[in-house]
Amino acid sequence: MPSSDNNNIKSIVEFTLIFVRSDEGVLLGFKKRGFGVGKWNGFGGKIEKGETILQGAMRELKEESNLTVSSSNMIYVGYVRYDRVDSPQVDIVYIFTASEFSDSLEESEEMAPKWFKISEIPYEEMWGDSKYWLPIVLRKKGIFAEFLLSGERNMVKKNVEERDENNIPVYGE
Ligand SMILES: COc1nc(N)nc2c1ncn2[C@H]1C[C@H](O)[C@@H](COP(=O)(O)OP(=O)(O)OP(=O)(O)O)O1
Repeated sequence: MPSSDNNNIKSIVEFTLIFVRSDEGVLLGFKKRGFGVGKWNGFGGKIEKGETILQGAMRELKEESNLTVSSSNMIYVGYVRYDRVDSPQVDIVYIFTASEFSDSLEESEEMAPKWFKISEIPYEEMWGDSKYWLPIVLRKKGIFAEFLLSGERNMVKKNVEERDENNIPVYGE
């Protein structure tokens, strides 16, 4: 996408996002505050200084849902890149899935968790981009997606690629 040309003059902020699976479906959280308030999404947040992407993903899941996933049960499936025409920031969101977890599910001050059957995922109450790539992830495929956004709602461009397990994208490569 042409927006990639701006990469060198934009700051990059890295996030994680995990979709936990079980016999009940997929676990989503209703964002109670901050960025994305009022929307359903997976669990995640900014990667903090000094931690790896994996550590960040595990920490955010624990903080937001109380669930624990061991590092060996974390499955990295790719990333989504968000550029905004009206912002000097590009967000990179690393996507994980997991189907083995421990500890009891708890609501946090940031997220109210709920299991959804795959056929009942509330895409219209999620970020508008999710419907383009989350179904691919839930089919256990890898993902590379990039979106050029204008403001919070308007999608100017999109590029969504399903990837095989031997071609999972790694940011920066
Ligand atoms: C349109 O953009 C986005 N779409 C989707 N589907 N998900 C997004 C988008 N932008 C960000 N996300 C994900 C990435 C993170 O998992 C969360 C946002 O994390 P948050 O801003 O809450 O990060 P924290 O570190 O938890 O924030 P605090 O500083 O408030 O704790 O959404």
